[in-house]
Amino acid sequence: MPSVRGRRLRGTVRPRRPGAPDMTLSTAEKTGARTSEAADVITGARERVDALDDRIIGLIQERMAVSAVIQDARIASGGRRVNLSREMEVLGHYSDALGRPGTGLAMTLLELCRGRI
Ligand SMILES: C=C(O[C@@H]1C=C(C(=O)O)C=C[C@H]1O)C(=O)O
Repeated sequence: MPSVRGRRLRGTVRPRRPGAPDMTLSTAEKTGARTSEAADVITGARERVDALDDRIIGLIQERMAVSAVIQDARIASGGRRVNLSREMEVLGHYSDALGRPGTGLAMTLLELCRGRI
């Protein structure tokens, strides 16, 4: 079993111990659907959600890298890492598009990009 310091690596599956109950979830249990048609819709749409999440995470990582370029240039010039007036613009952009939860999302993005303040 591949492991690092006793922790199993992501994506590895421990074989079931002989005699242990099979806890495999049925499709109905996994999706919460009450019909096979609904289960098919949910399973397909979840694949799209997972693919979108992968793209969103990639975009966030790209945003972090671009934000770091800006911060590094400002710090190298003698300025500060954080620019609150710009952060207000970013917060406004997200709240205009997504409402109050957009503000929380923008605050999380800013923390990912410039750390906690
Ligand atoms: C990237 C910048 O630096 C910091 C990071 C920001 C961001 O990630 O959006 C916004 C303002 C600054 O606190 C910037 O000034 O544009």
